[in-house]
Amino acid sequence: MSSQGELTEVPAIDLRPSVEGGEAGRDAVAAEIRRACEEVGFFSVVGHGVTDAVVEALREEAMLFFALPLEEKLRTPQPPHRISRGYSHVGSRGLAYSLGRETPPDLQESFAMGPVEPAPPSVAGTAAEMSFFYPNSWPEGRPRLRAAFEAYYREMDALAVRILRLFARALGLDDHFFDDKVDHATSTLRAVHYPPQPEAPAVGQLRAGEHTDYGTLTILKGDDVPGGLQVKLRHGGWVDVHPRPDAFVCNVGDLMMRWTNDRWISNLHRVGNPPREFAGIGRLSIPFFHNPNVDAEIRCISGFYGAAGGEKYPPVRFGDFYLSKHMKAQTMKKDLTPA
Ligand SMILES: O=C(O)CCC(=O)C(=O)O
Ligand SMILES: [Fe+2]
Repeated sequence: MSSQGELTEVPAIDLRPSVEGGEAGRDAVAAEIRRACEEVGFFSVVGHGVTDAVVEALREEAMLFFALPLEEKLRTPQPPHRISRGYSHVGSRGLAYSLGRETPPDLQESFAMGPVEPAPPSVAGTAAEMSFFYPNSWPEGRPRLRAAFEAYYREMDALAVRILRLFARALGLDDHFFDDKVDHATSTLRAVHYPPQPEAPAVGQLRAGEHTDYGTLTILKGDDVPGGLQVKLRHGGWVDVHPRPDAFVCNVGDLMMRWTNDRWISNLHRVGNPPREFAGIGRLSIPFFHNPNVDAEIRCISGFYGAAGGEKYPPVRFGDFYLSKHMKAQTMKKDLTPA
């Protein structure tokens, strides 16, 4: 990767120097992150310290769950109000709805969970509790599935905090700038299964429609198979992401864009369909969507005011911002019943 010109791929960043290399090591890793976040909004991390066992346990349990008959999976349904918990069947969501597009629904099924800790006192008893700290629901008789999800969630929460400290450094802030905005984080973890496609998809139908992610940061472990993740380059077309097998792909969410007055990009991405010769291959992908505290105030960091001294976006409370965008993504589709 040269220091000249714009990045035309998703760079891999080794986190080890940020742990072992003292201040200079942290500065070097932060500089790599800054470049990736300004130019593509995506990077992958290696040397992150998350063990294969945690990832493998979740992959295995998720695949066992998705292999169950539909009626059984529907016994742990997504709750009312489209909250990210439980099972969502194929055809129940479309990520491009968030951009206002009327596409056919995405060709994916998923199982989602939210925080493992209860709501903090400032949120308990308020309406926000029922959106962001809605209880998780688990299929009966599958204690290993729950254990695998919860262990993975905790690992990702810790990794997100480490990456956010590097984000803070990359933005010229104190390493701990984000700490008190994410200490009661409202993140969600989703295992997404994109089934094989024995029949060709409808026109305009994808595994995951074009969208940006809403939160601070997404950390993703997805199979590198045909019909995988694609990212839009700032001045170009779509590029396939081929992470190293030990890597997690990270991308900046909309909140970082607001925090930086658009200096960092929350980039468009999608999951395409496999070419017909690979249509028999399904894909598993595990995104962890890191979201801050309900009452975190998201406003332009002062060093990023525009030339005229302005903020492009008014300050928002995370809870209000999320509910307005997320609900739009989920409600444009009329018929949500499984076939
Ligand atoms: O499966 C993937 O690689 C990406 C999924 C994604 O972007 C999302 O669910 O927000
Ligand atoms: Fe996404």
